[in-house]
Amino acid sequence: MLWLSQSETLTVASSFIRGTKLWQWLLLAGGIFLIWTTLVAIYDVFFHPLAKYPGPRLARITDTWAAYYYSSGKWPWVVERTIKRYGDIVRIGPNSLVFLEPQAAIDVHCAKRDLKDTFIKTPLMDGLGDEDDGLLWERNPEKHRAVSKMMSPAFSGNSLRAKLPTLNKHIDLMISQMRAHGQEEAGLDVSQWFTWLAMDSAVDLACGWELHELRDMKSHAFLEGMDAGCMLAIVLSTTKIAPILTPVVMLLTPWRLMRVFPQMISSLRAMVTDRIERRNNLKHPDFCEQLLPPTKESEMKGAQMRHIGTVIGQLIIGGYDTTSVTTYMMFYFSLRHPEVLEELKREIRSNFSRYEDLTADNLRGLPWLNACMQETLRVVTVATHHSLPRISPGAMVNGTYVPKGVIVRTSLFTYNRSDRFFHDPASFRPERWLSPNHPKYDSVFASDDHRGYMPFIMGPRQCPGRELAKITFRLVVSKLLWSFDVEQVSKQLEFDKDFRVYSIWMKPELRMRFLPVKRDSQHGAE
Ligand code: HEM
Repeated sequence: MLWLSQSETLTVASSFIRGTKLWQWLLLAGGIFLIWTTLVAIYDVFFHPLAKYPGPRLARITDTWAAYYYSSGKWPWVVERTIKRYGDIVRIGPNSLVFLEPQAAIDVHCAKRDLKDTFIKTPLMDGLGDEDDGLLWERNPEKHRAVSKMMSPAFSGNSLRAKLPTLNKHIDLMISQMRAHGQEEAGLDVSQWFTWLAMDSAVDLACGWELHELRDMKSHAFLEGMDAGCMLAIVLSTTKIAPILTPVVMLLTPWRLMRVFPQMISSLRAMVTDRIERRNNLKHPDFCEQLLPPTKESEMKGAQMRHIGTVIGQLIIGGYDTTSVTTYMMFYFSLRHPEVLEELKREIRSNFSRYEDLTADNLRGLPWLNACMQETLRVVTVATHHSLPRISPGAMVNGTYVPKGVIVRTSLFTYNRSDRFFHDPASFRPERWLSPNHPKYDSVFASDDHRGYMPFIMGPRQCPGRELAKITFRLVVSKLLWSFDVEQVSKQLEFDKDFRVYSIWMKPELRMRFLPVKRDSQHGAE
């Protein structure tokens, strides 16, 4: 009889274990790993529900393809190249698809009647908040809806109007600093100045703190911490996309980021605590007002404080990079197209003879200024460059059924730059956004397909700061061009070659001179 008793089996097993050398164990583990990965790869290529979709070979069997490019700073361009090569629906990970058609973006992002049909966010950012997902990173649709509803009055027309003096205070300070320092030969690096403006005003509008970067003409430690947080977001996302890369990514991550980020979280907590203590003694309205419960600070729980801190941090992150990049990119493109800049100056200066008249209300209707903003948001896809990954609830996307759990992306970057949807997409042509009664209207753009043009996306995750962002853009650009003639003094940059984007855009040095416009004294601030 071949059967062994229990004690005999144990004896055989233990003598096998004792008799096996370390190298034999390693060989065995390697063999099992190889067989396992081969089986998984065969399944991914031939039997996976996404097997029918084309895509890069490596991407079909491993997420390291996506993780590598995601962390390379060139992700939007890589996705664009991949779509051009493989078609409108591409498999860019074993369980991940990217779509080009605008209808896909509409299907994925629009509000659903039933919350369970929502395409929820992926957990890429889990772990970045202060033990709370706040608003931007909240994945649970019900919790998200509650926070979003609570915050929405802070972005109403009246509420924004009340915040305008604070915003203008920072813009005016930048203008006066540029008047004092912007005429020198070396010019000023606007990548820095626009970031200081955006960060100073974002923090002040969020919770009434003054960083004074514009006044002191140097970056505050808080800005360094925010930038570190944005870089850590990429590190974290990369390890979530492909956990196998974690050791390599951790080794390559500069320790400075790990040090600076927690310091920024502590500063954020301090700001919130200070703001709560000042609740009856505010200098101006801010976003924090909307988040504070009626309870006294001493009665507020730690979780409540952390939630407020996270949402405040997200309002700052959501606002500072996006608005500074939009203004920076508008100048970057229009300096390359002097006719665009000339028309902007003409429109602003001919409509306003006094600086004080450059107000949010008066600027709203300037067609060329608005067209420049829309065109900047088209060519750059400021905040949607990561292709907005979402998890399918099991639903139709552009007429194709996408099984539950599949990660769906919509590449608005590729869409915005595709000649299928836009005439002459590579050029910066604000004309495309004008109405037919404008003298600069050009009918060659009449067939542009705007369905997928959604710089602030749409649906429940639509950007709550969009009106503030537009107001800021109009005020900054018009106040600058009303006050100065500008010229670029740094080297020419190529958008596709010199720009990179991680979770925020890296803005290369762009030095400009600001030469005050001469006016006779009864006209305006000069
Ligand atoms: C040109 C400027 C801006 C652009 C292009 C922009 C774009 C976007 C986009 C595309 C999203 C959706 C992101 C996603 O779902 O993954 C978003 C969300 C968000 N934005 Fe903006 N944004 C801008 C300015 C601002 C400003 C000024 C603020 C704050 C005052 C802000 C706060 C937020 C917040 C809190 C969210 C998360 C909303 C949610 O998940 O419900 N944004 N933004």
